[in-house]
Amino acid sequence: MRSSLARLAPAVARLRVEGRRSSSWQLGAGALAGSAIGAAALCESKTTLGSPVATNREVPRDQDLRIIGLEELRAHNNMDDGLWISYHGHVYDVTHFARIHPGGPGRIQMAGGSDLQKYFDVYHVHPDVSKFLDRTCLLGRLTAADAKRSYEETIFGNPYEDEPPRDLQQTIAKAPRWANLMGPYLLDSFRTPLRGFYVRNHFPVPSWEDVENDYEFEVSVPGATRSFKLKDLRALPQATVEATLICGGAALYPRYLHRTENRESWEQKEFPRHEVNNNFWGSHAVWTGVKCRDVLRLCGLDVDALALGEKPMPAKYLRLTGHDADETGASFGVTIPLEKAIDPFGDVLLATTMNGSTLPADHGYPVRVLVPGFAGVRNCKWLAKMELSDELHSSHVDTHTDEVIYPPNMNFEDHVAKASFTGQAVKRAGRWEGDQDNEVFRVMEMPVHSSVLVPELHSVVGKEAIAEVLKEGLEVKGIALGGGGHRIARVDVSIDGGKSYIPADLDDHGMEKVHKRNYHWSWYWWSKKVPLSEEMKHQLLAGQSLTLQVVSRAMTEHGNTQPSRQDAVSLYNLVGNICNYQTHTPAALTCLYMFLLTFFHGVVLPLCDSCYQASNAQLGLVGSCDITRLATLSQRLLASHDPRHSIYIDPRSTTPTDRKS
Ligand code: HEM
Repeated sequence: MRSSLARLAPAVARLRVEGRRSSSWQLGAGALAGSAIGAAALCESKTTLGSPVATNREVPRDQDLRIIGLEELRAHNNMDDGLWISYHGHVYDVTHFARIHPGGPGRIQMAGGSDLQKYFDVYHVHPDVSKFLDRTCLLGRLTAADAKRSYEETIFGNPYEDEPPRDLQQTIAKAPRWANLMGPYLLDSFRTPLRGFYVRNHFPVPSWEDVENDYEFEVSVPGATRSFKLKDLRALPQATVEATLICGGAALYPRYLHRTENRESWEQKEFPRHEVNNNFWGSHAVWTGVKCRDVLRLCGLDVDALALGEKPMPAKYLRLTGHDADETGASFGVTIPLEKAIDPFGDVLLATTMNGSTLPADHGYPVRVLVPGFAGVRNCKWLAKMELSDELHSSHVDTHTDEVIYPPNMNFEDHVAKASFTGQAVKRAGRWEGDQDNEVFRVMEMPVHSSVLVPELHSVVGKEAIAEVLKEGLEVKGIALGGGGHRIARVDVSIDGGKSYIPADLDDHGMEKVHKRNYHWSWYWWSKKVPLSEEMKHQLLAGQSLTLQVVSRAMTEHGNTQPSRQDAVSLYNLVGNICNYQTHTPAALTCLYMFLLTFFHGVVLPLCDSCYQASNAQLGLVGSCDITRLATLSQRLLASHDPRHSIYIDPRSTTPTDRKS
């Protein structure tokens, strides 16, 4: 296999993490001193640092901060002595945060004693995290000269230099690759064109010089281990499954909402994240490959007797490992319930094609496990290994704490502060071991979900189109997915922020005929022209502008539905994964002519949300989507959009042929 690890191997002194090759990219001060790290070491370590993280404290002024020397910073490069980092001249103790870092503890440990910005230059998933760090773990500051040295002397290469060529999508992050099509363009074709299919990678994409000979994966069942090459898969019966894949964080906007102390509402704290338009992190394809149960049967597992309950299950889970690995050498790995893998109707495939073409590199070429109805992350790409186990996978991806159901008293402060709440704590049988009184379950199937794709977030309907909206209503469109194979019975839409709803028209593109009961893997499209209320019409006719809040709410055939924003408090996790509550999409109706706004101020929409919000802050404006703000945002701000962390590719600049190809 060609991997970034292998390619960069000769360059550097190696770290050892749990017997694995580690950190080929880092030579900085932190790397040389902080070598004895790893997830296991992390969890067993007893930090000598006193108090846990304080999340809401006052941030001291710079002149009141203790000056910390570079040597002292560099000495704190491990979990025992404390894990410190410098960032924008400040020094932070991230010992506690490392345990719950969504990118994994190993990666932060690599940065121990050195400067964070060097890593963020590579990992575009991070916006500016200063506010969050200032409030949670600020220790002191470096002198200006030391801050410069700390940055310059931290050396970290780029493991993502040889990623496959890509285009067309809205790129949220280049490394690891996170990208998708702009919301409305998802509705161009029921099966998403491969070039537009959403990508949510965790590590660099692996590749093979000679895939026929070099690529293989291993399957372990009790008493037998067997290797498969591509030709072995081709010799088995091929199956076809029509399925939508959806990311655990499908509704990226708004995520990172944290349970507040009084638990009555959700509040957006400064936890770092990229906000994007009302995109849906999901796409649809027809997949072919070999049924996972057929491969397990070939290895000796009596899948039919197990599925019928005639024999006891030999294990709870099927662990899936990918050929991709992070820069500490840790592989990607997830688990799925064994009963799903052997379910004759579960449709778990070892997929080799999408929409009739070979899997693209970004989607797991040459073999990816398709687990319909489950969160995208469970659909392991670049399959390396399948094994039966009673334990979750030991990888960070499987044990991290963002796809679990927490006790009702869990909140952001506890999550960030409590050392016992580590990803490793959820490893046994998917239960939470950190809290004696409560159990925490790992979510595998997606809950019911819907997204508004038209109108786009913050879009503006100008005077040119108002007459039609007054007559016909506002056109609202989107998608819905039952999750876990459940059929959608209804999607309700609202344009007044959820005060009143009407049912939308559903379109499943004939999938109803394909699917069996409770095996509805495909998304539904829905649309409606929602009439304006008399009050809204009156306002518009009086020449005033209106800001509407467009909301959708899907319901499955079981009556399960999406919670309101207030009720979403029952679903907490740090990054808002699996949060399926009804999101609000602001859209403005104005009696001003769009072409005049365009002429005088430059069209600013669409703009990626992180920069949009930055512009907002810059202008000191509040509220979303009012005409004053639209008019004030200018071409200058569009030009200041930061392409380094969030590259906006305007889909309008591509031809319709491009989009559909
Ligand atoms: C204290 C410093 C750090 C903070 C506050 C931080 C914060 C975060 C957050 C909030 C995310 C989730 C992003 C999202 O889901 O939108 C994330 C993901 C990630 N972080 Fe960090 N991070 C830090 C340090 C680092 C370092 C030093 C590295 C690498 C050497 C790193 C690598 C990553 C990666 C690769 C991901 C994506 C993981 C995935 O694929 O899900 N982070 N980080």
